[in-house]
Parts: sequence; C-alpha cells; structure tokens
Amino acid sequence: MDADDEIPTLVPHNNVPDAVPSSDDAAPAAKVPITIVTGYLGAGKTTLLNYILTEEHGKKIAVILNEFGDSIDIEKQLTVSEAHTTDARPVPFVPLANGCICCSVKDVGVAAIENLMEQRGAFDYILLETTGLADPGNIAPLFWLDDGLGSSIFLDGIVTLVDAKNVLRSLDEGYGDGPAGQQEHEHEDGHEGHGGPLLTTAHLQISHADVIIVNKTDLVSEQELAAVTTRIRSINGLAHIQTTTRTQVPQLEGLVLDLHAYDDVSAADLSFASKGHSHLDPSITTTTLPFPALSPPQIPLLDTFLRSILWDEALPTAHPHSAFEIHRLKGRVPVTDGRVLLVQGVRSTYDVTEGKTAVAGGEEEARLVLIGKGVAQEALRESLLEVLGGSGGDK
Ligand SMILES: Nc1nc2c(ncn2[C@@H]2O[C@H](COP(=O)(O)OP(=O)(O)OP(=O)(O)O)[C@@H](O)[C@H]2O)c(=O)[nH]1
Repeated sequence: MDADDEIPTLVPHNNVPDAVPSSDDAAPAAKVPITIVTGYLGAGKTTLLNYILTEEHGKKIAVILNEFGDSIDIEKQLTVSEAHTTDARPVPFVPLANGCICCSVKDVGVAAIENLMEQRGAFDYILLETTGLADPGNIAPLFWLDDGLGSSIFLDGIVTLVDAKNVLRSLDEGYGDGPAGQQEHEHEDGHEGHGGPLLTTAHLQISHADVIIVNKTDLVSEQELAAVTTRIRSINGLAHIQTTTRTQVPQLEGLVLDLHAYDDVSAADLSFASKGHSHLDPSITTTTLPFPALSPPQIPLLDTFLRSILWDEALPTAHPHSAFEIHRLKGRVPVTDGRVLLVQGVRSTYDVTEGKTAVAGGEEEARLVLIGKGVAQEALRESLLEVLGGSGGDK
C-alpha cells in the first residue's frame, strides 16, 4: 500500500460474512442515530427512559427493549414518543423478524429495526435498552457496520447507568473465589477472559460506555460517591461521567441523545484520558500509547499493529507480554503530510478514517487510548514502536 492509497476504512467484524451487499447504489438518506442504554439490574434504565419519553424534546423517539432469549417481542417492547407531546404510548403490534439482537448479525436485529421504521415512519432517534446482564460490546458492532451493510441507522454511542449504592460491590464480585462473577460472566456472553481477575457485567458495561450516568446519588455519602466515580474513571478514562438522582440528567444532548461518540476523536478527549488516572481496578484499565506522528508509509504498519492486537489479541512482535483484551479503542494520529487519522474500535471491530481538519503544524503527538484487560503493559507500546520502525520512514 503506498502513500496515495486510501487509508483503511471499516474492517469487517469477524462475525460478518465477506459478501456484504454494497450500498453504493442506494440513494443517500439521513441515518437515524441509535444509543444503546445499558446498566446493571435496578440501576435506573427504566426510570431514565420514562423520563426521556415524557420530556419536551421535540423528537420522535423509539425505545426498544432487547431481551435475551429466542425472540424480540416488539409488541411489548416498543414505545414511541411523538414530537411535541408528552403522550408516550405503546405501539400496536408490528410483525418483525424474530431474533436476539445480541447474538445475531445484522440481518436479524438491525433489519428488524429497519423494518419497524419502514412500517412506522422514521424516528428521530432510537434508544435500545438492554437487559441488566447484557454486554454492550457484543451489541455495538452490529450497528456500527452500517456503511457496508447499507443500513438506515447508525450507532451514536453507549450510555451505561450505574447504581452508586451497589456498583462497587458488583465490580468486586469478580475477585477472590466467589462464584458470582464467574457465573455471571460465562452466562452472559460465553466470554472466558484470560485468567487473572474475572470481569463482571459491571466491568463490561462500564468499559464500553461513552457516557456513564452514576445514578441513585441520594443513597450514598459524598465520600462514597467520590470513591465510585474514581473507580469508574480508573476503568474508563474516556467516558463522560454524569451523576444523577432519579436519572434527572441536566440535558439530553450529549448525555443520552446526540452523543457522536463514534465521529470525531478530539485531542482534548485523548489528553484527558491520558492524565494518569489511578489504576484502581485490578481487571480493567485505560492506558495511552503515545508515539510520534506517522510518515505516510507507516500508515499500513499502524494497521498491522491494530489488526494484531484487536483480531488476534497478540502482539505482532516478539515482545514478551501477558494476555490482554481490548474493549474500546480511540486514537488520533497526525501524519507528517498534514492529515490526521482517527481510530475508533470496539472489541475486534475498528475503523480508521481521515479527520476533516488537517493538523496545524506540529500539532500533537499521535495517541492510541485503549480500555481493556491487561492493556497497561509497556510491551504494547514497545511493540507498536518496533512495528512502525520497520518502514524506514520518519518516526
Ligand atoms: N432512591 C433512588 N431510587 C431510584 C433512583 N432511580 C431509580 N430509582 C428506583 O430504583 C428502582 C429501579 O429502577 P429502574 O429504573 O426500574 O431500574 P432498571 O435499570 O430499569 O432495572 P431492571 O429493569 O431491573 O434492569 C425503581 O424502584 C426506581 O424508582 C434514584 O436515583 N434514587
């Protein structure tokens, strides 16, 4: 691949068949954003969604509940709030393809929502409420593939509700030899982990989140709340954290709607994540890999590194390292020709795009921010630098 080649774009998720129909011929239509709303049992998801449906926001919002199981019973699970009305109402039966969104590829879950929009008219926004045990990392890539699949919806972000009173206990269920974390994790997604402290549902929901709403603040003291937010920040250094009582968010935009979590990657976001927050949580942490701006020939080498760490969960070099797994990844990579590349990843799906604005002379160093298990080891950065050094280009 030479310097003039297009930079790599959306990389197919492992579960998606190679022969994906192209949407090139389809007339471009505005896509409807979808936010995944997740949170452990009793954190306040229903309270939040009821609040949104009855707020005056002027948007027609569809709320869909994704149950684990054999089918999506849309009749019971869809509620639409019409623009300029507080009359949230259940929608009558809409026949749809059955299937569990979490366990299927696009043609079931996403197609069901598209089918729904065709029958009910487009919505301004879709909120997908998962059950308390859902792993959003399994669901998010299904919606993120929409460019290749010609979908009429796109993933706007993931919001995780957290119960301030119980979240620390939920996170600690994965430690020691208590069976709770182990059973929970294996049950929910068959995800085995790689040894070491176990991941609980709470870890998975926090690590993938773009916004974390710490709810039920009325049930904890200021000190307890500070301990909760510090622990959450140590797991996910990228997410916006908002504290609430009864899920009363100060505004919907940026917190539940219009998140744009997969659009731009700003230098400010990444430098906040890189500020050296504590590594309090033994399972999941956020880490930053800084490296010099890339020369154009180094771009495919970055891709080699990303493929290796995300697809193979291995380093492309011989550096000794312990096991790692990456849940979320964001990057901003200046190129010496003035371009800037933006990297977005969730589990094994990632995307490298060209930023809209060129870098101002010598703007910043390149950064990858990783959230996951075992990511805070020097071997990752050493491996990245070695791979990039192989091009013979500037470093
Ligand atoms: N004290 C207190 N109670 C709250 C708060 N927010 C919600 N609740 C209550 O907590 C309970 C659980 O809230 P839900 O909104 O049903 O939580 P959920 O996440 O939908 O729960 P599941 O459906 O079990 O997954 C309800 O009785 C709410 O009224 C809060 O900030 N403070």
